[in-house]
Amino acid sequence: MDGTFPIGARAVSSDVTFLAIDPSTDTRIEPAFAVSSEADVGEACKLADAAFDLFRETDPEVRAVFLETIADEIEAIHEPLVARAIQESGLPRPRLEGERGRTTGQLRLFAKHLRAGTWASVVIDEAQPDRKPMPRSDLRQRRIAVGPVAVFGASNFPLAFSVAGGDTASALAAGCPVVVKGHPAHPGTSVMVGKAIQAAVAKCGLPEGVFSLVQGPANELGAALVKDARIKAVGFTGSRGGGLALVALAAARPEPIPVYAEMSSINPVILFPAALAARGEALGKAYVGSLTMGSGQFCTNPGIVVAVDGPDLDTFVDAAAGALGEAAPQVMLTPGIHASYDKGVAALAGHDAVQTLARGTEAEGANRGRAALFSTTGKAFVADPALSHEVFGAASIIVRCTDLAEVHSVLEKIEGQLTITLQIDEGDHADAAALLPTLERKAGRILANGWPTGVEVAPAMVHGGPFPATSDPRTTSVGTAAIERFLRPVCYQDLPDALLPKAVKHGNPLVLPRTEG
Ligand SMILES: NC(=O)C1=CN([C@@H]2O[C@H](COP(=O)(O)OP(=O)(O)OC[C@H]3O[C@@H](n4cnc5c(N)ncnc54)[C@H](OP(=O)(O)O)[C@@H]3O)[C@@H](O)[C@H]2O)C=CC1
Ligand SMILES: O=C(O)CCC(=O)C(=O)O
Repeated sequence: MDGTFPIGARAVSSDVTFLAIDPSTDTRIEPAFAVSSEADVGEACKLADAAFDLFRETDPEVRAVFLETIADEIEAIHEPLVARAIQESGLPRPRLEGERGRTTGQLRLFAKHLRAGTWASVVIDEAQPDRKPMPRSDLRQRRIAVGPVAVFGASNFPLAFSVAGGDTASALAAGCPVVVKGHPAHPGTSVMVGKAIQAAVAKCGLPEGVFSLVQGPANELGAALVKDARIKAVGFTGSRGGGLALVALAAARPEPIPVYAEMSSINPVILFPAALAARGEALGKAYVGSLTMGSGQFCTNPGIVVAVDGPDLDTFVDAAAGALGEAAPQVMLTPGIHASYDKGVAALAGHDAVQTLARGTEAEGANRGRAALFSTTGKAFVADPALSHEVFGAASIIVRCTDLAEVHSVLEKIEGQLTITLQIDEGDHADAAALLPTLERKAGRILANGWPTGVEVAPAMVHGGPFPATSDPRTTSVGTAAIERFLRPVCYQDLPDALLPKAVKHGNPLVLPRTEG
């Protein structure tokens, strides 16, 4: 691997370089990667803009084959890619092998979605020349790509939410050229995937500006990308501060653009009385499994459990505390993320209204995250918003409530969420039904008798939710519906067939599904 990054068809180098850090040893690792300049950002955006009209009008089949070619190119570098991602993220091999599969599976799912054609939302209202009192025009609607898209790679998913992750796959599927700002925690992984996409662009004979990657350790680079007038939408997964900074930059542009930022979520788990009575111990153990997986570095991590206090909750708490007390420390993604985890845990441990129930085993080695389990009361939780802030990592707080009415008050108090999980048995259905309208207002995904981590990439998935889970609650960043973020409707009124795009021509040459008005 060399240290260049792909801009269009070129491999760009620079005298200014940076090194990745292996978080497991806190040591810098070779090779040195070129730091992209603001001029590189400008060049990437210029090429993306030049590619746009041609790329967006490619037949869906051409883009489907392109996405499949990217998947093939990534599979061809599977072993070195996974090895490098392990080094740069500290994540274990099985997790990264799975993530590689999820990444290529996601690309292929979008290819299938393109072939199905529903994404184009073609609606035809045939002319009614004899309508009284006024004739109706011929109206034809389809959706087109919004323009070049900026994608920010996430630190916690070096493959599935990064260079060829869900944001990139959905934007390319829509027909938007993509400029990725790689996460500085995994530059080697980003460059390897970036070059795989570059190779796929060439193999498919597409314009070079369809894809570029810029990267470097300073956030001015990302800011320059969002401010570039040729960028028309942004996809982001990361911190609340980072996401909000990008939203502010995009809103301050002469031409404001949408930012689809997936940010902070504490993913409440509600234990209902009958379920708690029937299987409190098993639930306690399973909860710790979900909480500590991947050192808790998921935005879907169960950061809060809410239940009515009593002996059944004690059984759950004892089982959870016992399991968590045996949880081995795991390497966290970056020294910064580890430091902010420790700070968040220390703040909870030092809070007057919070009791520390258990800590994972002692951490040895660099950047090891020690799991942490806390409890508080419903009253204290409602009184102090600080108790509901996300601590990114394997830390969670159990909120003991006096009754179901207090459970409801706690849920009313929480901010928007990616997920809310219900642990319910049949005897809980009436109580759960009473809560459902609140839960729908608060979350993008409501699940029963499972755990929120591990998002299925599927057409019905919603990985989104009200602020601060995301900056736009109307969409999802996972699943085929993610393509809708990067499309907009255009209506053609009375255009002669010769001028109509293929998607809405009278003969329907692309064989797209149509709604007839
Ligand atoms: N909820 C979630 O899904 C996740 C939450 N996090 C949270 O984020 C914290 C930090 O992790 P990290 O992944 O680095 O997330 P950040 O939000 O800090 O960074 C993500 C990306 O956005 C860029 N960025 C951040 N702020 C700005 C800005 N003001 N202007 C322009 N670009 C910006 C970063 O660039 P640069 O690094 O160059 O600044 C990076 O490429 C974690 O401790 C955790 O709390 C992290 C991952 C996922
Ligand atoms: O749980 C998952 O699979 C996805 C989590 C996620 O989107 C994230 O952590 O950013």
